[in-house]
Amino acid sequence: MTAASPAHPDPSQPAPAGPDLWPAPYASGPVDATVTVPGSKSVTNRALVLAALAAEPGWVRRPLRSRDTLLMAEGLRTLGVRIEEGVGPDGTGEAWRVLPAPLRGPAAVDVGNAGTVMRFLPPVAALADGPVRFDGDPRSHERPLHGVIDALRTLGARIDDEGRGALPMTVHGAGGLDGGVVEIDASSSSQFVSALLLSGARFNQGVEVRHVGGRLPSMPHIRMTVDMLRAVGAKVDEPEHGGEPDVWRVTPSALRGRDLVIEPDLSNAQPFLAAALVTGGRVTVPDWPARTTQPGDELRRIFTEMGGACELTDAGLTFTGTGRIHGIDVDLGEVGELTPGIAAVAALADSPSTLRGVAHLRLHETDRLAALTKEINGLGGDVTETEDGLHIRPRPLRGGVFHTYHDHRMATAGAIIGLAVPGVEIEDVATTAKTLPDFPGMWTEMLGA
Ligand SMILES: O=C(O)C1=C[C@@H](OP(=O)(O)O)[C@@H](O)[C@H](O)C1
Ligand SMILES: C=C(OP(=O)(O)O)C(=O)O
Repeated sequence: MTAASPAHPDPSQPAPAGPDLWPAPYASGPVDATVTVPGSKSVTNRALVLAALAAEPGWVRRPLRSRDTLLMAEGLRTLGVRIEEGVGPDGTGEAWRVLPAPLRGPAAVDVGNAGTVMRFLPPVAALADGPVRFDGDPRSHERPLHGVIDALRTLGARIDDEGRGALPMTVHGAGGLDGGVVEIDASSSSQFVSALLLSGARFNQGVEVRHVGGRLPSMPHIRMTVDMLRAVGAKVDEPEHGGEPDVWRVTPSALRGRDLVIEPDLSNAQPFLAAALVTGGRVTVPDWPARTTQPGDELRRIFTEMGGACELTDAGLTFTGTGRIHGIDVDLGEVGELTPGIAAVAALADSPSTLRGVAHLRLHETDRLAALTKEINGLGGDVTETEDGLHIRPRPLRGGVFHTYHDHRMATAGAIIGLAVPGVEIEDVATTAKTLPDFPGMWTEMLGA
């Protein structure tokens, strides 16, 4: 946390400017770069949980090492799991060796502001043999957790949250969990479903999760959970392969220890692809997977519609901008985490955009709809919040401070705008370390500075 940042990020309040300002580089010409993007946060944190719950040791290769994944690794270590630094089984590439062990309490887990840690670890803690205390950044107290807390209680866990339905809380692990059928409303976060499925094979009766409620966001992330569970040997029934709509079932079983290779984080590739679009340049991201459940893969379609062109070859994904950016009318409910970067590009387009289906972003790292509206308008833009998204009418922007509210994707959104608008300063750019260890360095290198 920096002196410039309020303890409770609230974009509805004026954010004081402070000394921690990063001058976002202005692009004097088209970028032409190859950018190697570190591993996916979502895949790394699922791989860690599944490896920790396995019946035998496993490997997580090319893991992302950022705040969210280091918090996940540390949380699992606190519960007794050994995670060692090492090279992979083939002798190349950095890897984590994960040695599962009986899960133990008492323990204390710091979730930071990581949705994956605050949602995926409480079901693991229910399997520990003692109390596990969960706490994190001030914002973690405001992010929804009721789906996980209520579900775990239904499945047999004892949780002390002093009636908050949120952090901080203590999960009183009893060495195992009955499991069974549970109904949850996961319309505020798909991570509720993923959390219960990831640990479900270790519950005595497995788990059947039934979503009841409004639209479930971020379906690709649930597919990612199902795919990765299957990769470690779990049996999963799900709606997309003949199952009942909104119902997922994981059969109780031992999980295998695998050699899991982490794909690049395609959502973190977003600002770099956006740089090609905004500057009329070209960016190649190596190792772009031919098939993936990551929502960032949708950028190929979305940024193409906004004016670029892309080609997937052995070298990776090459995205080329034309110098012209078009507005877009798009439902981002499945790929909500791409919204800040798309909003930034849309603010520089030649026609208005409507981004829909993302009301749940109000409960992300910060209220992203309010934050984007306030900060883009602070640079002279014309953004209005709708019930479930943003309406963006491009206007000539001017330089100024772009506040980030402890949100990595606000910082990268500001950097995108800074490519085209001289004098943009990003407050607390270090917040990008949540999912990218060195965003400013990568950005500067891309620009050849
Ligand atoms: O399961 C995951 O890894 C994620 C699911 C999504 O969460 P929500 O469904 O809460 O939006 C996404 O926004 C988040 O960045 C990562
Ligand atoms: C919503 C996000 O993160 P989290 O995993 O903390 O929910 C995100 O990375 O955009």
